[in-house]
Amino acid sequence: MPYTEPEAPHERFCPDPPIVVSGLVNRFGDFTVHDGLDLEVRRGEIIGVVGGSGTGKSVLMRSIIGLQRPTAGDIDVLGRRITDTDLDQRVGVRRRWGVLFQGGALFSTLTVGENVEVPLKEFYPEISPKLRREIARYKVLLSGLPEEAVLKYPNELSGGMKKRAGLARALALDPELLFLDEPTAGLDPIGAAAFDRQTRDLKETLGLTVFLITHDLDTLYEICDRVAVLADKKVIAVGTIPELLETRHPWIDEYFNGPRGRSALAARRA
Ligand SMILES: Nc1ncnc2c1ncn2[C@@H]1O[C@H](COP(=O)(O)OP(=O)(O)OP(=O)(O)O)[C@@H](O)[C@H]1O
Repeated sequence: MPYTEPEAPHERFCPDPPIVVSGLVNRFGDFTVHDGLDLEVRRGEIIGVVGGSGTGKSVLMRSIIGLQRPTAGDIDVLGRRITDTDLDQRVGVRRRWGVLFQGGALFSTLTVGENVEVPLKEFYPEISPKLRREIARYKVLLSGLPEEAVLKYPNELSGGMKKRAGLARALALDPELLFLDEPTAGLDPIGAAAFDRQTRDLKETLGLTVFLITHDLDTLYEICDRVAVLADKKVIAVGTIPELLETRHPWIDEYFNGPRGRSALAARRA
């Protein structure tokens, strides 16, 4: 029999595209954040989501993971219509994604290991405490933290370590989708570059699809397969950076060709 490549870990289950957002509208009172926003995320990619402050990147992420009920529109995640299902029905799909919120959002009274155990307890209560501890320890190592971090409390960690602890918790349930909200914000350039490498390595080894909100141009150049640009209450363009530059949209031009964009590109070339 001819040799065939084994499937990537989640390929059998993860539809392509795993995230489809159609006609999304989000309003808070009179204020409209999204008005007919469309976006498709491809399986296995890292998609960077950019846009000016307040353009609704976090609201978009919260809508996709079901924390924000949209005013209108449809969102399908891993083949399930999130916008039509209630919280209980979403349990099955919720355990197939992991989220790193801005700032890590760790429980301050729990150790790093215990933080990672939280989703395991919630979604797999049948797992024994011993196995749960072991899984948490493994996820902490996978996130790039040293073993001793398992027993540390969040206030004993640096900003970069907190992010990694949040990453370990996001990986707790072996997700197919990983959502990262500004993961390198507040990190020094070396820490940010290391976090980027970790994200790319995890994507490749675990077959993840990554939805990554960022203002970090280096991250966009280094690890994102495509970039989606939010402006005018919509995704105005999505593609590789060279494709985006061809759109000649003034905000995109300013963003990538402004002083910071040029220096990120120069660093990449160097
Ligand atoms: N629950 C809410 N109630 C009222 N307004 C909200 C709510 N959540 C978000 N907003 C508003 O929606 C807009 C978009 O917010 P969001 O946090 O998604 O922006 P963002 O693009 O992620 O910004 P930044 O890059 O600064 O983090 C903001 O004006 C914000 O004040």
